[in-house]
Formats: sequence, C-alpha cells, structure tokens
Amino acid sequence: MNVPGICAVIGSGTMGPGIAALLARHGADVRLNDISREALDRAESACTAAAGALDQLGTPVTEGGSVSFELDAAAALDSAELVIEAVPEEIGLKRRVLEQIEAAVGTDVVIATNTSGIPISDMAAAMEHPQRLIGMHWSNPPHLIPMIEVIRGERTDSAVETATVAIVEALGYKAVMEKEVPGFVENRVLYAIMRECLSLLEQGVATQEDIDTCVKWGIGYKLAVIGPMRLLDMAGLDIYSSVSGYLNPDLSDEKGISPMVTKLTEQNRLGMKTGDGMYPYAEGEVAAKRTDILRGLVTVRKALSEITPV
Ligand SMILES: NC(=O)c1ccc[n+]([C@@H]2O[C@H](COP(=O)([O-])OP(=O)(O)OC[C@H]3O[C@@H](n4cnc5c(N)ncnc54)[C@H](O)[C@@H]3O)[C@@H](O)[C@H]2O)c1
Ligand SMILES: Cc1ncc(C=O)c(C(=O)O)c1O
Repeated sequence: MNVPGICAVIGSGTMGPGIAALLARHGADVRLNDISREALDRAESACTAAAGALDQLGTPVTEGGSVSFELDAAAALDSAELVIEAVPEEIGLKRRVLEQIEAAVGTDVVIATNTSGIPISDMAAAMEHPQRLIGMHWSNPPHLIPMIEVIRGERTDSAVETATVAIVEALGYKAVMEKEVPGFVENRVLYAIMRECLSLLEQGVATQEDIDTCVKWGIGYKLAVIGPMRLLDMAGLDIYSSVSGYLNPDLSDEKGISPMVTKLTEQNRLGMKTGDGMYPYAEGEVAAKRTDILRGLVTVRKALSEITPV
C-alpha cells in the first residue's frame, strides 16, 4: 500500500501543515483546507519549515508530491482518496465537519480524524457511513514523531483499519492499534504526567525549570530507550509493588483542570501562541525555542533510530 495519490487535510493550524508536508513528502497531492485565510498563509511557511526538518532527518522525497492551500473545502475534497480532519477538539464542530466531508467524497474514501481523544464512535454517530471513520492520532509535531495511534470506532470497517495502518507504515511510521477509550494511550499517559507535574508546581515542590529537567533527563531520556513496560522488568515488579503501595494513594487525583492552568487561560496566557504561559517569552524567543525544539527532535530521532528502528 502506498500513500494515497490525493489527500485532503481539513484544518490548518498546529497539526495540519506538518501532516500535509509529510504526505506530500511521500508523493501525495495534498490539499490543505481551512476557514481562515490567515491560517492558510501561516501554513505555507509551516509546511516549508516541516520540509526543512525532513531534509535534516534525511527523509527521502517521493517525486510528484505537493501541498496546495484551499479556502474552498469542496475544492480541497474533490477526488480525495484520504481525508484527515484536524479542526479544533470540539465534538460538535467535528461532527459538522465530518458531515461536510461525507457529502463531498465517495463512500469508499477513508475519513480519518486527528482527535486527541474523543471516542471515534461518538464522532461517527452523526455520520451516514460511520464505517469509514477511523482515528488517526498524530503526535505533535506530526512530521517528526513517527508513531500514529489508529483507533476503530464501534462501526469502523476492519478494511478501513487495515488500509489506515498500511498508510501509516507507508509513511515510515509505527502504527499503534488501540481500543477507543478517551485519550487513547498516548494522551492518557501524557495527561497523567502533566497532571502530576502541575500538581507539584502548584504545591511549590519544584519550579517549572526543575520539573522539566527532572522529567526530560530522569524519565523522557530513559523511556525513549526502554519503554515503561520494559522498565518495570528492569526495575523489578517487587520494587514497583513496594513503591506504588505508598505512592499511588499520594499521587494527584485532580478530576478537574489545574487551577494554575485555569488562571493562566483566563488571562489569555496560553504559552508560545500568546508569548506567555508556563514560561514568559521575550521578543523573538518563541521562534528560537521552536527552532531549538525541532533541531533537538531531529537529533534525538536520528540517534534513537540507530538503536530502535522506527
Ligand atoms: N496541538 C496538538 O499538540 C495536537 C496533537 C495531536 C492532535 N491534536 C488534535 O488535532 C486537532 C487539531 O488540533 P490543532 O492543535 O491543529 O488545532 P488548531 O486550533 O491549532 O487548528 C485548527 C484549525 O482548524 C481551523 N478550522 C476551524 N473550523 C474549521 C472548519 N470548519 N473547516 C476547516 N478548518 C477549520 C481553524 O481555523 C484552525 O486553523 C484537534 O482535534 C486536536 O486535539 C492536536
Ligand atoms: C498538551 C498536548 N495535548 C494533546 C496532544 C496530542 O493530542 C499533545 C501532543 O501531541 O504533544 C500535547 O502536547
């Protein structure tokens, strides 16, 4: 299975451009759609930056690929063989967009949603042909993180899952097939980590910088090589039993949103997108941080690929 010749990506914000750039790298004619002209204008430079990162990674170029930027959804969807939805994480909006997509493509076209964790069945409920909706959860940045969670809804055809896994693998990525639980695997683990980190920050146990240092070097570095299940065997399940016996009851069980994040959000301090969030950013610092992050991800992925082929 190759990457489909014509792909449409609906939603061109944080995720859409990187997804489009990777599909185009593998020879697809990609139509990137958004309701915002400004978003599409930003997308052109984002796609160029993503292509540059793929150059640094040494990802081969399959001839014939392209990305076009379409304000007209019908034009973006025309003759599409694969549609990836990447609009904001709001189920009502996603259902409306899926309805629009369904009306514009053939009943055999795979429609994939990049939802971070809304159960696929919930999104498919309003669809005329729910059997072709599949979860295709990319991780940010999508052109560099070589793992995509593939999640079936209750009514998703197995052939759609098979085709989606084949596309993921044709991109040179790992496909992880999962049952649909809110947040799937990646975000359940990530949000458990973030909940605990925010709790530690709110309690004054450590600063943002020290929490990031501890997690990057004490956990991220290790888990990139070992994986948590293997680490259990390495540490010893007896050790895990002893520690979790007293520690699990003490971990954060916050069921709501972190009070600190709520306060920052109310102040429109959203992070890099507003120049202030968990960290303040001086003039030009966001761009510099983004460049450093992309360079770091490319370097680590190259090193990791030498010991753990993607
Ligand atoms: N940001 C992340 O780290 C990340 C990672 C993985 C998955 N996701 C998921 O991917 C999806 C998109 O996330 P994002 O961070 O790219 O969001 P975003 O808000 O950055 O971008 C969404 C884009 O969709 C556009 N849009 C809104 N309504 C639309 C419509 N009707 N038709 C076409 N475009 C429309 C917006 O103008 C915006 O440009 C969400 O479901 C999110 O949970 C996000
Ligand atoms: C904070 C956060 N939330 C969701 C996702 C993915 O769905 C990510 C990510 O991919 O990195 C994230 O960082």
